[in-house]
Amino acid sequence: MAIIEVDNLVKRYGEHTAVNGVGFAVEQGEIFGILGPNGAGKTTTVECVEGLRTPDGGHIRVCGLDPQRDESELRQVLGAQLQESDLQDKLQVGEALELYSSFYRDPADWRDLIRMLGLGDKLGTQFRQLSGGQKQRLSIALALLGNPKVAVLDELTTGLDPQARRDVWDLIEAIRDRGVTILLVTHFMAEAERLCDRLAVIDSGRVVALDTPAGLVARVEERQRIRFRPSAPLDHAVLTALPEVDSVERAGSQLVVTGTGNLLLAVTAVLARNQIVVADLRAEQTTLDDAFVALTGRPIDV
Ligand SMILES: Nc1ncnc2c1ncn2[C@@H]1O[C@H](COP(=O)(O)OP(=O)(O)OP(=O)(O)O)[C@@H](O)[C@H]1O
Repeated sequence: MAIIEVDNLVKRYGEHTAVNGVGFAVEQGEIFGILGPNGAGKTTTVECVEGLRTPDGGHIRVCGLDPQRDESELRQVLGAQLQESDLQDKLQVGEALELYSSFYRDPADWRDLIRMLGLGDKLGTQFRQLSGGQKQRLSIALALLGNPKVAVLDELTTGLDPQARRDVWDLIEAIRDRGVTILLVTHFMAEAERLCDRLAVIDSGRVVALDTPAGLVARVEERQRIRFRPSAPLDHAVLTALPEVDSVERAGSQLVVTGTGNLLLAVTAVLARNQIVVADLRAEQTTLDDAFVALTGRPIDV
């Protein structure tokens, strides 16, 4: 049975429909990603799941609870990250954990949690003195204090350096391994690819695809990309005239050709006919980035 069910969710801000019929179901034990560009409606969607916003339409259940009707019960099963502004600068890590533990009927052992999160030696440190990565880890600890069945984590590696980001990823996997189902909002492809069992790709308030990362890539896999350096200037029309070629782009001294079918053979044959020698020829694999572009028509970071 799904632990989170979202069906035909609609949320408007005035005239603007931020979420327009979003639906997905998260199975117990999954890391389920919500991926999409800025303004796609990801945060609004998860805030409705957390009961922080009132939907204008649709149906949500978390562990069988209605986030609007069963708000206090929901707090006991769903862990949400606090915003930075929710924590006072001068509050010490240990004090914050003690305070927030008191809100739960059956809190986790926060000393155990904080050791797992690598903040065991920071109990006396004020919130404002923590690094970005340490603040993120504390906010994850606070989300897990109530021993939740579901944790909602929103853009939690934004602003972290690559090493801190990888540490947080390891941590999320460890949390999943403890049996917590995770709803993860992200706009990082690498994060989605590494962590998520399944993903809903959201664009302009709608789910445009829902699949495993590999499944999303497979949808566009027939699209290929080759990259090479031609020995002489080349009229792109020579390549775009080929039925196998979809696009030709220049990247410095290289050309990047995307297309379908036997692209490599078609391109190398036409180059040979034009007495052009190619260097540094590479055929590249489809990535989740390519899948995103194919699904939404634009790169995620635009
Ligand atoms: N409180 C609000 N009042 C009015 N409009 C809002 C409000 N919150 C969000 N919006 C708008 O709704 C749309 C969706 O916002 P939302 O924050 O859900 O997107 P997002 O996918 O999480 O984006 P980001 O990655 O930038 O956080 C955006 O156009 C945003 O400007």
